[in-house]
Formats: sequence, structure tokens, C-alpha cells
Amino acid sequence: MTLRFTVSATDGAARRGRLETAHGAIDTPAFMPVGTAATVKAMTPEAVVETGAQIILGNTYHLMLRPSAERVAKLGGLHRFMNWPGPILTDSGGFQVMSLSQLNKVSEAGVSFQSHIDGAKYDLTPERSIEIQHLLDATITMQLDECVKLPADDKRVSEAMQLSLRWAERCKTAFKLRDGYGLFGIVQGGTNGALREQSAKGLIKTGFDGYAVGGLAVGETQAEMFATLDVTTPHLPQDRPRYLMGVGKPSDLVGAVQRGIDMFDCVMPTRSGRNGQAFTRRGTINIRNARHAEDPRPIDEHCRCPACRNYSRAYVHHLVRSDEILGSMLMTAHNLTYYQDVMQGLRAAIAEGRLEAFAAGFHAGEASGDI
Ligand SMILES: C=CCOC(=O)Nc1nc2cc3[nH]c(NC)nc3cc2c(=O)[nH]1
Ligand SMILES: [Zn+2]
Repeated sequence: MTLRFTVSATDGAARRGRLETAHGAIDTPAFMPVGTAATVKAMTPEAVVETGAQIILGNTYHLMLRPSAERVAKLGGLHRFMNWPGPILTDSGGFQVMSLSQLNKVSEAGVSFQSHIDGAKYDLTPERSIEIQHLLDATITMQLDECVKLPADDKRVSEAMQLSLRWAERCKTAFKLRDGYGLFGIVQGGTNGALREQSAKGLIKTGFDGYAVGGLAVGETQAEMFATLDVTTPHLPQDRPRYLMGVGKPSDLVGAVQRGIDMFDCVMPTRSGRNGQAFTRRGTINIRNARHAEDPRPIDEHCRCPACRNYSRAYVHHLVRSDEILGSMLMTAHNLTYYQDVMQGLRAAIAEGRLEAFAAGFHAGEASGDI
């Protein structure tokens, strides 16, 4: 095994773990800020470290188009290029090809598409995706998969899941084994328990360093997402990390950790932060709302972030309303800090066997309003 994952405590299906990689260790459950174009938008690497994040996500689709994987490799790889010293997980590009590119077509060979930037044509095969992620020097590489938007009929979901299994094999064959680097398979199967079990068993037979749960947060309800996790994670190995992609809002994180998920990534804290949405222990506020225009209090008086330590809601309201760059910086730092504090709370609660009480307190806080 090239990635060492140890579970130090469990509480129900939840696990407190640690993943050792070539670029540093990750305490799980962990949230990965999204660094799409080799940057976590509006944040320097130092600011990202200060939030408590240990690992970030890079997007293969964006980087292969601009500046290209070959150029990043020539410049020493993604860690050097963006001065991020810790682990980086890169996606395989498949999901973003389907959601961002034009004229994309899926075949047994892979996905062909035209760049949304300049219309240039690309063929992304499992082998090329692995090669691109190798050129980026990704710490954790993701298999190329086919994710189906929900709702979809079982036949469609089953075909995509079987294709993803065949691509998983090809990715494993193409992946260069290096100590401290890993390759994750992706479980597909929509909200269908039998298809999820078949996918999990197929991936385990091939063997991966970690297992992602794909095909969720694509239009289903939170209840459907949780129900799918309930019939998926029990089939996954206890001694390997589980990664739920594209999730989510804070209550998604709490519920998914309770169902055995160890890793997350989501654009919500960064993207919605730039749009004025601030996450707090008592729910979310939109700082653009007029009621904050003269509020001298910080966004969250318990928060340790640069925004809450040094600025009023009134000032951040002014910055965001004025579309000032500092507004994006402060909102992003706040939201990422809040997300990391939720993860830290979950890790401590699992270690001390009080996850249920933590979750109850979390939900009570979110429902309390008066923010
Ligand atoms: C992202 C890391 C590695 O992912 C892949 O290489 N492929 C992949 N990405 C996804 C991303 C998702 N975002 C959401 N909601 C915002 N749902 C998603 C589902 C998938 C998926 O099924 N596969
Ligand atoms: Zn804050």
C-alpha cells in the first residue's frame, strides 16, 4: 500500500483517522478547499494554512486547458507552481468535462470535448487523465469516471457505473506507484443500493488506496444522499479513506461523517462567500443584506478568522456591496475557517465518543437563528 491510513477512534459508523502522504499528513474527517486554477480563490497559501486546511483540491479539467499539465510539470509540478506545500488531490476531469465543456461525447475510449475557453478539441481517456495528474504531481489521483445527473433511470445509471468500473481498471494499470502517493476509485450507482454495492465490490476487487462516493450532490435531496451513503459505506473497507465528492453545506458534512465519510470537497464556502454568504454556528447570513450596514459586531464573535478578529459586519457589508477584492478575501477566509472548525469539532467528538451530542448541538445552533 502506498498511502498509510490509520483509524484511531470510531463512534458508530464515524471514524477519526490520519492519512500519511508524501506531502504531509491529513487528519480526518477532513474538508478540502477547492483550488480550481491552481489557487484557492482570494486566498494565499499562507491564508489557507491559517484556516486549518491540510489538503486542497486541484482541477484537472481547468489545468489541462490552461496552463496545460506539461507546463506545470516543466515548472516543477503543482505544489511548486502554486507554493502549496501540503497534499493535493486532483480530480480526474470527467465530471467537469460534462458540466463545463462544449460538445462533449462519452465512449468506451473516454470523453472527447471542446474547451470552454477556446474551443480546442481534447480526448480525455483514463490513461491520459492519469498521465495529466502525474504531470501535476498530484498527491492523490482520482480515476476517470462517468457521473450521471439525477434523476436518471436505472439502465442509464447501471451503464455509467459499469463503464466507470472498466475505466477504474485502466486507471490502476496506468497509475505509477510511488510511496506516499495514492489512487482513489469512485463508487457510482445513483441512488440504487444494488448498483452501489456492485460498484463498491468491483472497485475493491481491483484495489485502491481510497474510495470516493461519486454521483451524489447532483440534484438529489439530502435525505436521498444520506440514504445512499447508508447502503454504500458499509461495503467499503474499514482501513481505507472514503471521500464524498462535491459535498457540501455544513449539515451535509455532519450527516455524512456520521455515515462513515472521511473526506470532503466543496466550492460552497469559497464561491458563496464571494457572493456574501457567511456560515456561522447559528446558520448563514448574507452580509449584503441592509440589516448589516451599520452593525459594529464581527460576523461571528466566536470566530478566530482575520475577518472576525479585525472587522465589523458593517465594513464587510460595505466591501462586498462595493465588489471590493478585500470583501472576497475576508468572506472566503471566514467561511473556510468556519468549515475547518466544524471538521475539528467532528474529529474531537469522534475521538471522545460524543458525536451524537455534537451533532445535536450543531443542529440546535443552526436552527437558533437570531444572527
Ligand atoms: C472531485 C474529485 C474527483 O472527482 C472526479 O474525478 N469525478 C467526479 N467528480 C464529482 C464531482 C462532484 N461534485 C458534485 N456536486 C457539487 N457531485 C459530484 C460528483 C462527482 C463524481 O461522481 N465524479
Ligand atoms: Zn470569521
